[in-house]
Amino acid sequence: MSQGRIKTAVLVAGSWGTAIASVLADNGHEVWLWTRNESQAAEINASHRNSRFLSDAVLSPSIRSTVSMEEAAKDAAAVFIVAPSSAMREVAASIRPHLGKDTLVVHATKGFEIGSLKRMSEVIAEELPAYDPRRIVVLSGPSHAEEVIRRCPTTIVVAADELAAAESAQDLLINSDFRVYTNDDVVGVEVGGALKNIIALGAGLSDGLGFGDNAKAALLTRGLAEITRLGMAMGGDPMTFSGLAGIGDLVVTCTSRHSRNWRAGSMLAQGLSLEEVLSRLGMVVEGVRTTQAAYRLAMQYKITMPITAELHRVLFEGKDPKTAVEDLMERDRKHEN
Ligand SMILES: NC(=O)C1=CN([C@@H]2O[C@H](COP(=O)(O)OP(=O)(O)OC[C@H]3O[C@@H](n4cnc5c(N)ncnc54)[C@H](O)[C@@H]3O)[C@@H](O)[C@H]2O)C=CC1
Ligand SMILES: O=C(CO)COP(=O)(O)O
Repeated sequence: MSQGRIKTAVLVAGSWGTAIASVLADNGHEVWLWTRNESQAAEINASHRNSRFLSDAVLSPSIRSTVSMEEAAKDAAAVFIVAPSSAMREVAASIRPHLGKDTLVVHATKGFEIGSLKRMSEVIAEELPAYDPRRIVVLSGPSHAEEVIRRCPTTIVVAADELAAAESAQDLLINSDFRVYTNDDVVGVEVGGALKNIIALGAGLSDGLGFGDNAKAALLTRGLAEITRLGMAMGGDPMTFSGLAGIGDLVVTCTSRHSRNWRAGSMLAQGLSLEEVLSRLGMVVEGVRTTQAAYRLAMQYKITMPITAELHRVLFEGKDPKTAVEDLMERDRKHEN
């Protein structure tokens, strides 16, 4: 069922927000792309480019950018929050005064809030107390912005407790290049999308150290096992981890040259410090904070996550990555399942 042309707001104008804005514009919707940066808004409006984040793309002239949250979100029928996890609480709070009663809220952020260890939909629900939390939709799946903006065939999943809300998001986004599935497992979709970034950092490290394809296949497979263990303990459906937000996103992030998490891992393998890597990339690398969050969640839920634990030692405790792999290989022998 089509909703016709509606007003949508996309917050914020990073790589992924800009790609989602483009899908909405392709589908004929009115799109307001909010950013806190005036020169970025001016560039998008004047030359239809977002050169810092998607340097090669020419955007639809129908996308309008603004630094005014009121202009973007007031009377919008759907708001897409695409902020880094570190900014989610602040951005969600800033839409509260402008949110209509029936506005659809969708988020596409992959991570946890580092202090509270909350999932992104939980943070949004806290910041938008008048909004029915069952209608908060999470969008996830294998979808690098650089390919979505070129209209490469892409599949994603949208999940909400209330299936009708997920179907509304599906209806707004789906087109012949962008296939959207629905799901009702919000926990599984959020946890799968967040945790795959840890394994992608590990895959980049492994590739950077020249460990080869066997090692990478092992990381993906045993990585999926630990994602599923924690995801199920948090209440996710095991089937979700075999889907787009699980194995689908794990494969693309561990194998694509577009992945910032994979690139960060491969740069760490060259001997750069974490600070140097993050400053050179200049874009969000969610896997770093997610490693901290998942390390603590694993303790909280009493789940064994050996890859996450080793990556935590490499990122935050100065452990040599080669030694970390040796230690993973020399763990006590185990049954596979
Ligand atoms: N880039 C991609 O292909 C995909 C990214 N994602 C997820 O989308 C989320 C956003 O990532 P990207 O767009 O790639 O990041 P990015 O690094 O390309 O852009 C982040 C944007 O957030 C803005 N920002 C940071 N803190 C802010 C704050 N406090 N208030 C307002 N704006 C703020 C920055 O100025 C920048 O414009 C992440 O959780 C990421 O995992 C999900 C799927 C694909
Ligand atoms: O989530 C993504 C693709 O689905 C983007 O991954 P990176 O943040 O590693 O670029």
